[in-house]
Formats: sequence, structure tokens, C-alpha cells
Amino acid sequence: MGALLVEHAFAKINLTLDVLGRRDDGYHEVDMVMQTVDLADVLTLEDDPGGDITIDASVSTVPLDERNLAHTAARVFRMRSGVERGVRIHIDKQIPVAAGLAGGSADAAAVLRGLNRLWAAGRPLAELAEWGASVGSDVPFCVWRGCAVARGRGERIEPVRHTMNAWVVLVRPPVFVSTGDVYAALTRADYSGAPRSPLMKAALVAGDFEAVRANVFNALAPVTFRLYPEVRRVAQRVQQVAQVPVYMSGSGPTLYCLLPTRGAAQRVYHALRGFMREVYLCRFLTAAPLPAPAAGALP
Ligand SMILES: C[C@](O)(CO)[C@H](O)COP(=O)(O)OP(=O)(O)OC[C@H]1O[C@@H](n2ccc(N)nc2=O)[C@H](O)[C@@H]1O
Ligand SMILES: Nc1ncnc2c1ncn2[C@@H]1O[C@H](COP(=O)(O)OP(=O)(O)OP(=O)(O)O)[C@@H](O)[C@H]1O
Repeated sequence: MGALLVEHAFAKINLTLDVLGRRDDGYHEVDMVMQTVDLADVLTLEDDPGGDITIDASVSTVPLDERNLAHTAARVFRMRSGVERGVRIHIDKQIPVAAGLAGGSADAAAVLRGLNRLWAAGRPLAELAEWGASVGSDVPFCVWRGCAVARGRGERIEPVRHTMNAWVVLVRPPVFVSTGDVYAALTRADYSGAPRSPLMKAALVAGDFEAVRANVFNALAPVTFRLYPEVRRVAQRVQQVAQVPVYMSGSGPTLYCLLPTRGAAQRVYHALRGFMREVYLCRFLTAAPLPAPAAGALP
């Protein structure tokens, strides 16, 4: 067995998401506050010096070939770093797939960080984040993690340093949402004149939970609700049961509630579990997450 290491791939939620306009390259200019939460896929990377890139996963809902974003990231890493080795990637999938939580992007970012350690390439995170932009718009943020304002098409990252400990209850409605279709259905009326990120940033830095909740915004939510009315119905039901505001992450369909304490979050979690199958309880990850275990050869 070759050298082996474990890397966690954390999900994100969007606290704000303003779309400022459409660009000539077909992408949209966005301004969004992204927050890492402690719901994670666990990736195991095993060096395979003479081999290729191979993937296996704990679920059958993700592709295992070159369409997997972890595979793309490994190819990008090999090309950019010049390291010509193979790797066996195992993905223990905990983040719901195609949910608006950047599960695939988090896996891609974990592969970039993990291969950097496994193959002792010594590249700074900034460089890995730049490489990640060629894999997907959410990948640079997922390389950095924590909290940040993401601009451009999502790849320009400005860290937000705060220590707020909010709890998050995630609900994934059983609806398949295509990110591309949601962006394509945006109209001028959905664009924002000015982004909300400065207000959200100030609320987070001040540790003002109510101000955070008051400034959550997602320009894609009305679009997803228009395209997939079932998501709106679930949001209304969640709001009735939880008795707190309900928001949507990314292009959806995952909905979330923010709670100030573990106790309040547990009450909402248990109430929602009564009628929804996919409910998750997690919290903000503000500091750099788990220390990376050293790569080592197993007997
Ligand atoms: C919705 C978010 O998850 C919010 O964080 C991201 O903006 C989407 O990030 P992502 O899934 O990594 O997106 P990509 O894989 O780069 O793009 C998927 C599709 O979404 C559209 N797209 C994406 C990002 C962006 N700023 N403008 C876009 O119009 C494009 O049509 C693109 O073909
Ligand atoms: N490692 C992976 N994990 C999850 N999905 C993947 C992966 N690789 C490729 N995919 C494909 O990417 C699509 C989007 O999955 P993902 O879980 O990344 O969506 P998402 O959470 O909506 O992402 P985002 O929030 O960045 O838009 C799925 O249809 C899936 O088949």
C-alpha cells in the first residue's frame, strides 16, 4: 500500500448571494458571503506511483469517472505541478449531492490540498485556489474555507475574520436542481443594485446574530422557487414548523435555518425530522478546521 492521507471536504452555505449582472463569458458577476459548516465528506488519498487517477465512493449518486470533480482536480494538480503519479481517491460522501452546498467543489478542493501534502508539492493555498478556479466557481473558496466574500464568478476571495458560533439546520427537499438552469433563468429584475456583503460582514465581525439573520439574502432563491415550486412549498412548511426564518443556499434546493444556540437548533432539527427525510444539524466553522494528519506509509 502506498502513502495515504485523509482530507476533510467541508460544505458551505451562502449567507448572501447578489448577482450584479451577466458577463460576456456566459457566467454571472456575483458578490456573496460564503460560510463553511462542519458537515464534511471524508476523502482518503492513496499514492499510486505507477498508476492513474481512480475514484470510488460510498454512494452511487456521484460519477466515478473523469466527470467527478475530484478526478478533475487531480488532473489539474498533476498538470499544474508537473508531478506524474497516480492516486486512488475514496470519497466517503456525507454532503448531499447537487444540493447547493458545494459538495463536489469541496471534494475538488480537498483533493488539491491533499495531493499538495501527499506529493509534498509545497504549493501555497493561494496557488491551489487559483488552480481550483478552472475546476469550478466554488472551488477557490472551498480551498480556503472559513468565511469569505467571493466576487467575480466566485473565484475572487476576500477572507472575513469573525468568531460567531451560529448553528445551522439544513433541509434538503427531494428535488434535483441544476445550477446552470437557475443562472440561465435569471432576469434583469433579479439583479442587485448594490451587494449586501458589507452589511453581512459587519454583522459577523460584530458578533451580532440578529443582524446576521436580518441580512441573509439570496438572489437565486426566487428563481429556484419559480423553476421548482416544490422547493417553495417545502420552504413554507419548514417555516411553519420551525417558527424561524428559512433561507436557501446557493442555487438550492437546500434550505437552512440559523439558530443562536445548540439547544434551539436541536429543537428545530427534531421538529423537522418529523416530516423531512434529509435534515442535518451543523455549525459555522470559523477557524482553520481539523489539523492535517501527516502523510505516512502504512504497513
Ligand atoms: C450557486 C453557487 O454555488 C453559489 O456559491 C455558485 O455560484 C455556483 O458554483 P459552481 O457550482 O461551482 O458553478 P460552476 O460549476 O462554475 O458553473 C455551473 C454553471 O452555473 C453558471 N454560473 C456559475 C457561476 C457564476 N458566477 N455564474 C454562472 O452563470 C454557469 O452557467 C455555469 O455553467
Ligand atoms: N465529488 C462529487 N460530489 C458530488 N457531486 C459531484 C461530484 N463530482 C461530480 N459531481 C456532479 O456534480 C453535480 C453537482 O453536485 P454538487 O454536490 O457539487 O452540487 P452543489 O452542491 O449544488 O454545488 P454548488 O453549490 O457548487 O453549485 C452532481 O450532479 C454530480 O453528479
